[in-house]
Amino acid sequence: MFTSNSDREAELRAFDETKLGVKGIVDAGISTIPSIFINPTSQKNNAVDKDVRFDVPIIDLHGGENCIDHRKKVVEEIREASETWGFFQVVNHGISDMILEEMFKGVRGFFELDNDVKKGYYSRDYGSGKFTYHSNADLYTSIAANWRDTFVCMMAPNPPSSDALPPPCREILIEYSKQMMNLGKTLFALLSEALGLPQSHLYEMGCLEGLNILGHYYPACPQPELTLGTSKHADGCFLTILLQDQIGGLQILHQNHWVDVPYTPGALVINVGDALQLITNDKFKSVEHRVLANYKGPRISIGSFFTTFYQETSKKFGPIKKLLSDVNPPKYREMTMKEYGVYSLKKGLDGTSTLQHFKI
Ligand SMILES: O=C(O)CCC(=O)C(=O)O
Ligand SMILES: [Fe+2]
Repeated sequence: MFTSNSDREAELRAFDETKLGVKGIVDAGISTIPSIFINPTSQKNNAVDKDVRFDVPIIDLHGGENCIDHRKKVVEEIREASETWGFFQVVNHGISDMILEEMFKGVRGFFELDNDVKKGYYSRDYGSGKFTYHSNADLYTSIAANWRDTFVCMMAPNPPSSDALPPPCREILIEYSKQMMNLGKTLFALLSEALGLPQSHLYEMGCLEGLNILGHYYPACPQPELTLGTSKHADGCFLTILLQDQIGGLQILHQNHWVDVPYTPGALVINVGDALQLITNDKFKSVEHRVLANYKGPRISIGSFFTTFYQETSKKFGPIKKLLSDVNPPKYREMTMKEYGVYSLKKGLDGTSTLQHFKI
């Protein structure tokens, strides 16, 4: 371990300055992980309890659009899952396997670009909305660095021009974003109904205005039990749609147990974010989750986060008035998404709740 904070700071800086992320360390050939990645909350100390069996719900969206009885069933399943789990998987969501495959290929293609080209995209200025890549957004604020590299790109409301996107994922990122927007509209309509509100309610509030896409690349790790791919956190957005590959490793904290979200071919993982928990006044749950590191890799995942533009300061979000009553008074103060983002980044992935900061 480190002898002093300044040693740690120097190691973090040296790692950052390579601009080659975790993949760069692995490519250099290592058999033990650098100490900046050693995480006291790693799997070693927080394993899955094999005696407890929970299954994250899988919801079949097929036909939900046209058949009234099926739609009612889907709305009910989504309500139940959002209240008790905060997570569910969807199948028959209308996005073809070919698009999902192309997206994996495009993300992998970016991270496996020549080092000199890839370095050109490296930046710690991820609030700009441009396509940028880094290893860990909170490298200097977290207790330990995560074993992964990530790109981030704000694809709505103001997507970058196509030539600002890297060639390996240029076309697919644009196509995938369109598909995410369509699926997002379907999901927010179902979620609105599940809250007993008109179908267009969450859309009209602006929950789908911004789409931020993160591509994650988790290299194979020689000591996976000592670190994490992604530390425990809850998402800040309204809703996340996640595509994960067959390596798996995503776990959610359910009733105080770490539960696997297993890879399900063709499925997308949906989860409630902090902003949706806030506007539903705790009816829907934003649940903490993490990703384990693995001897196998690379693992690829793609997160699509529905939010507002980063710099959005004019729109305030608070608990939806129609959901409140004498027995259900507001539990949160109003906030802007920028306020949330700034506080969350300053705090880092330290295992504590960002949402708590906005409680009345
Ligand atoms: O890679 C994953 O499976 C999840 C990543 C994640 O939780 C996130 O990007 O917020
Ligand atoms: Fe997440």
